[in-house]
Amino acid sequence: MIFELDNVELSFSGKDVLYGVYIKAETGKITGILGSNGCGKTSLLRIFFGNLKCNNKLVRIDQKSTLKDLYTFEKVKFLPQNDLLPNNISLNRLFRIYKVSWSGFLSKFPDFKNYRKSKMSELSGGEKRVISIWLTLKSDSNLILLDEPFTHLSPLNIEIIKKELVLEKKNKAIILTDHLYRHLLEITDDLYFIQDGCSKEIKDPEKLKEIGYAVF
Ligand SMILES: Nc1ncnc2c1ncn2[C@@H]1O[C@H](COP(=O)(O)OP(=O)(O)OP(=O)(O)O)[C@@H](O)[C@H]1O
Repeated sequence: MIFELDNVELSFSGKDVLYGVYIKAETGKITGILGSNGCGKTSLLRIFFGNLKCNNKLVRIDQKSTLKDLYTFEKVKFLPQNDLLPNNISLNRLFRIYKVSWSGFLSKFPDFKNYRKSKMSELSGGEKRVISIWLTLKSDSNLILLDEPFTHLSPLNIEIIKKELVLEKKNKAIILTDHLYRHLLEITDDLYFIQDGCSKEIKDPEKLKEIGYAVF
């Protein structure tokens, strides 16, 4: 499937934030979005998902325009920067709700073996993030949008999640943004940079140095 977001116009209190954005995501690919703090990456993901209203946008699925917000499609998932899951619910129940295998999770994260009956409130910030990412990634979806999935994860856990992202892209379109850009560059197939309200496709990561975003 191909998901496109085009003609985005977003302003807050008269200040233009986004006004020339085009982003494409497709099954089999990981699409990365980079940009400085405050350039509009989170807003862009939320506009794509449909839970942030903007002045204008065009969403196409497989070349057909849709006026429906993507969040109304069961098979589109969004991982926000802040907590996704309620605190008072056990991991066992969450995995059942998301229809995700607990044993599959344990095979990658054996340290969670005693946590099945634990509630989200009993986990550390990083552990909560691992659960939220895993459930988003492994749920039955056509498109997933991930806002800073690597932030708060330990280096080893980042490596595990990167491998799973590469596996999952076979069946899903994946869009992610993260300031840990080296990890992002390693796994993305397509890359966009947001600057001055517009998106630019980056074919050569060296460009990120020229633009003044990254230091290699
Ligand atoms: N609810 C809001 N009201 C007013 N301004 C907002 C609101 N949300 C975001 N902004 C502004 O819009 C701009 C884009 O914010 P956004 O969170 O999308 O940036 P970002 O690229 O994700 O930033 P970061 O990398 O720091 O997370 C910022 O200048 C921010 O101050």
